[in-house]
Amino acid sequence: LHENNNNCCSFEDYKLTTDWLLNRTNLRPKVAVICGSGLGLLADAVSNKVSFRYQDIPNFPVSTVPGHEGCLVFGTVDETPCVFMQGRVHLYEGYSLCQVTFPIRMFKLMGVESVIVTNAAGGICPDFKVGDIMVIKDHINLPGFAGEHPLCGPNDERFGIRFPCMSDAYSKQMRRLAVDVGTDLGCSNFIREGVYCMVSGPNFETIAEARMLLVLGCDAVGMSTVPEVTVAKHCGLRVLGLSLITNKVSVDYSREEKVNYEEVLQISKMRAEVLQKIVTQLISRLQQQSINTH
Ligand SMILES: O=P(O)(O)O[C@H]1O[C@H](CO)[C@@H](O)[C@H]1O
Ligand code: HPA
Repeated sequence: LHENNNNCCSFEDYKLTTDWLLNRTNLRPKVAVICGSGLGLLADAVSNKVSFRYQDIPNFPVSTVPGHEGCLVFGTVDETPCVFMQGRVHLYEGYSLCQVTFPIRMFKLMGVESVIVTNAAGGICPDFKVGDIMVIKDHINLPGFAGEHPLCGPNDERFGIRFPCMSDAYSKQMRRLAVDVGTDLGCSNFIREGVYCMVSGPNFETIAEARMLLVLGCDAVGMSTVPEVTVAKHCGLRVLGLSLITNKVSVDYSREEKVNYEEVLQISKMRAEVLQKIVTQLISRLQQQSINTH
């Protein structure tokens, strides 16, 4: 798992980790949630908690940045069995995209059906404010344009097809549900929809880069999510993406403010509680919808 290429994980690696975990909990999660920077609190809403530290799970990549606790939490949200990742790993930490997306295929093998991916992101869209929550409707895989793509390399048909469709990566039904839940919780004035762009990081954008992203049609920018969503869509998982806008990305040379990670974490912590309410409500309603449709 330590080679830096996109095929460093075999089917057997995913299977071994899945079995290791399933042998240690009776829970069989249907929903997986990935908590972005400073958003680990999302997992605090679960009952009947069973937690594992990433470093104790075989093959599991270990988070190295603050704001990513590195704990895998199994539990129930209003009867729905769930698994929460308190923290993720990123390309800029030196992990391959195979390692970055390792948990997604493991979730698939566990029987997870839906993934809720969250992140902290910079706002590119001039209308966005710090603290807004953006329901991701689409993404731009900028590293993918340069060949840094989690599906490069031999395709394992047990997970999905060689040329997956990505125009519907973010489930329309889940997006609608997220907006409805946000509205019902009184958050409609800061719920947005938009396009997320992944950059590799770790530096924040230059002003020229930010201007380019604006022209390209990006509403928010971050250093994660896209590889996870791509691999999730490839293996047939239903995906919802939520970006918390933690800072405005400057497209103006006269602006003096400078973004820093402390500010990102501060805003995440400030908004984590409301995001937690949205995510838990969403999971409950997903469950109701699936009961009603079966
Ligand atoms: O996307 P998450 O993991 O929330 O983290 C975001 O916050 C960090 C930078 O502020 C980057 O890692 C960026 O991707
Ligand atoms: O402005 C940003 N750029 C990239 N990633 C980020 N994550 C939080 N804010 C940002």
